[in-house]
Amino acid sequence: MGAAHQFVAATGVKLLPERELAIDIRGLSKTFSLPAGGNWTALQGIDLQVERGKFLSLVGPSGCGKSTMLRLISGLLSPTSGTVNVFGQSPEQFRSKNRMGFVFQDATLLPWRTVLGNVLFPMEILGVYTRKERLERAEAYLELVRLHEFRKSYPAQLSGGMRQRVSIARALADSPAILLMDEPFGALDEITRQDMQEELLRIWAETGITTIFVTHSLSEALFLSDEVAVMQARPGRITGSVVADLPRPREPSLRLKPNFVEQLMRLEAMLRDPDQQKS
Ligand SMILES: Nc1ncnc2c1ncn2[C@@H]1O[C@H](COP(=O)(O)OP(=O)(O)OP(=O)(O)O)[C@@H](O)[C@H]1O
Repeated sequence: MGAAHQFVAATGVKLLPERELAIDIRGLSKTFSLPAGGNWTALQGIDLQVERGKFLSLVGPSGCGKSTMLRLISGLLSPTSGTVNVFGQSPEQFRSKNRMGFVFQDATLLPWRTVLGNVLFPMEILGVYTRKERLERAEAYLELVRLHEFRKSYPAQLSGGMRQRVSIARALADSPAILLMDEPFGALDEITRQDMQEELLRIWAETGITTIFVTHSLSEALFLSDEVAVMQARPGRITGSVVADLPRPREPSLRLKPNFVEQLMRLEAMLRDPDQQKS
């Protein structure tokens, strides 16, 4: 019996669980063959670890491989070399028994289904839970994103921000272990976008879900995240990261605080000059 187990047996005091890696990426590269001939190295030498319950953002110029990273984590793509582990399993193994939630820039709702029908849809397709449980879950997550009154509305009757909230409820409704978000607020106006960031942080705090968030906005990444990984293109790689030194819960006024602005400037410098020191 190890010392920790002896301590627990003797005192009955439970130790905090060891930090668990939700995502563990080692030496990952991804090469695509080009229709015009030859290969294209989209990602090269990626190492990334994300602990359970953390919020990590990926930022970087267009084409640096942010979406490709999400597709590799989800198992929609396989690495050319290196490994991706999700809670200690390959993404395919993990997804055979667990769920991952996706939210994309476009809410991709079914226009002929109501808000409630859209949130129910993936659970119906996957055949998970009983009919009653599915309904309870869909309703609970619509409460969480504050859209319960709109459950009988159709997507065309909602604003862009509301549609995105439906897609967040849909992604969360069957309790995924990981939430992958690809520029989910990119199409929203600035005020709605900031409201959505605050809403997302509230949901993240309530659900404790490990979240990987892709964005072009450094300020959005910093406001939301525990850590921001900075990528560069040609080939796509991680060139640095900033561990956000900001208190939680994050209040809207944080965006104006000197500490926030200082870290934002550091991120911007890293993006402009990949040789900047890592955090
Ligand atoms: N299926 C594919 N076949 C060939 N090349 C691909 C494929 N998917 C992605 N790529 C290439 O991989 C690179 C990274 O693409 P990716 O979409 O991951 O970038 P990104 O950082 O998400 O870009 P953006 O910020 O513009 O959305 C690009 O050069 C792209 O052309």
